[in-house]
Amino acid sequence: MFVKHGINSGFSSLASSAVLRRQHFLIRSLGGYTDNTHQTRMEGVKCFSGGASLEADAEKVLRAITPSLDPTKYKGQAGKSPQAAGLVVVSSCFFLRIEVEVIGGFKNDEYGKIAVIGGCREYTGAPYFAAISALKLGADLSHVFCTEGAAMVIKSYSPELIVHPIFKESYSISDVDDEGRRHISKKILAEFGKWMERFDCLVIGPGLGRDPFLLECVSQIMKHARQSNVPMVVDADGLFLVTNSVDLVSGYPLAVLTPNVNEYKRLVQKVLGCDINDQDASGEVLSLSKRIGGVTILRKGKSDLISDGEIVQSVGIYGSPRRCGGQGDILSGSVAVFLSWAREHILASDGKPIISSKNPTVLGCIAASALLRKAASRAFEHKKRSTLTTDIIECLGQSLEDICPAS
Ligand SMILES: NC(=O)C1=CN([C@@H]2O[C@H](COP(=O)(O)OP(=O)(O)OC[C@H]3O[C@@H](n4cnc5c(N)ncnc54)[C@H](O)[C@@H]3O)[C@@H](O)[C@H]2O)[C@@H](O)CC1
Ligand SMILES: Nc1ncnc2c1ncn2[C@@H]1O[C@H](COP(=O)(O)OP(=O)(O)OP(=O)(O)O)[C@@H](O)[C@H]1O
Ligand SMILES: [Mg+2]
Repeated sequence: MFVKHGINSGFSSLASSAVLRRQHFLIRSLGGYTDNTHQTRMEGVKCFSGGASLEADAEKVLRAITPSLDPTKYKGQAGKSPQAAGLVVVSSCFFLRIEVEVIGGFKNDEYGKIAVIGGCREYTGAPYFAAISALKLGADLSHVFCTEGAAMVIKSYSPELIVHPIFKESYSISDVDDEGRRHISKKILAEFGKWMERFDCLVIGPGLGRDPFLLECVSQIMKHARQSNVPMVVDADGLFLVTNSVDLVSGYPLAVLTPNVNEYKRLVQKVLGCDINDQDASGEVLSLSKRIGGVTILRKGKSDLISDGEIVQSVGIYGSPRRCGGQGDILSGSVAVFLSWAREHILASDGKPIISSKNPTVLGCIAASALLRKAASRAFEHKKRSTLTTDIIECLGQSLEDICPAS
């Protein structure tokens, strides 16, 4: 039920270890593992699920999920806990029936790889911000899948990023008939499919644009990512797509939506069929998440509100009064990293929850929101009115260092 393997011409070569890894992630999300190793670290983490305060103890979440740097790890393993080799693996997991089998180590298993799907003729900054933020926080590899026209520009911003010019927009195929378009679309899916299983999380939307042909290709990618249980953070134009096709994410527990004020308004109108109600902001975000089948929603604003349909958390740490464009992009790249790390730390050792939310997506959102705000505050201290997104990105590392020293 939860472990579906995508069988499709372009997506048939699934590495078995990667599939198993995603099974583990889902199973952990459901509280299916038995593992005490991280319990101590998580002991102090309390996320209030109700009552007077919704404010998350974000620093404790950050400390709990940020992995220590380990000289024995190799590239692509950022975030993998050393004891993960020789795991007790829970397979065939349904809500009420869990079978346990022991499998050997996962030598080929890899963590710390993020892919951003975005970047078009108009926007090249947004995917860069998301991808470079992921690297600055600790991801080992950060890929960008964008249009052919955007690729060279994005590459020129940074040699650190791996950039794939796979997408086409309608204007560049205006003389191609329907059959030709189907062929192009299939090729794009096959190209992405070669990589997809390697990613720990996708970030879908920063600077993607709204071209119908491109968005149709991205819909197909999302369907396949979902079949392969790849987590996804949907932002910006990805939210435009999802608002018009809610089924793409509905009921998928590994999806996170990160709407800004406009994107949230459109989502509420479409899904709840009403205008936003700021008198009951937390109730509303909870209902919205529930209605979309428990996807995690991070509503950005003066305070960020996070819900997975079960609990609501807020992060209101002081950030910056500068509202320069691109801060949401930093956030989406950061959520991808923290979400990937959090999956290693969502454990229920004795049947009792260690934290109110065992959901890695919620923890990832709390951590990312807090860290972005701290970095924004630090950047503003130095740059005041001239603070730009690139200044905030430069402060990500030190902000994390203040909370989780590297040594
Ligand atoms: N440097 C870049 O390449 C950037 C590109 N971006 C991309 O730009 C595209 C559109 O994103 P937007 O965030 O503008 O989309 P929105 O749907 O939020 O905004 C659309 C319009 O609403 C306005 N608006 C935005 N925030 C508002 C607010 N709080 N109150 C009232 N009006 C508001 C904007 O100025 C814009 O005219 C996305 O692909 C996004 O990723 C942004 O991420 C910013 C940085
Ligand atoms: N009024 C505010 N006060 C303080 N922080 C805010 C405020 N609004 C947004 N933020 C912070 O900025 C981050 C980005 O939110 P924002 O609404 O700017 O996203 P966005 O519009 O998607 O950005 P982008 O320009 O990258 O698309 C949020 O996570 C939030 O923490
Ligand atoms: Mg945005």
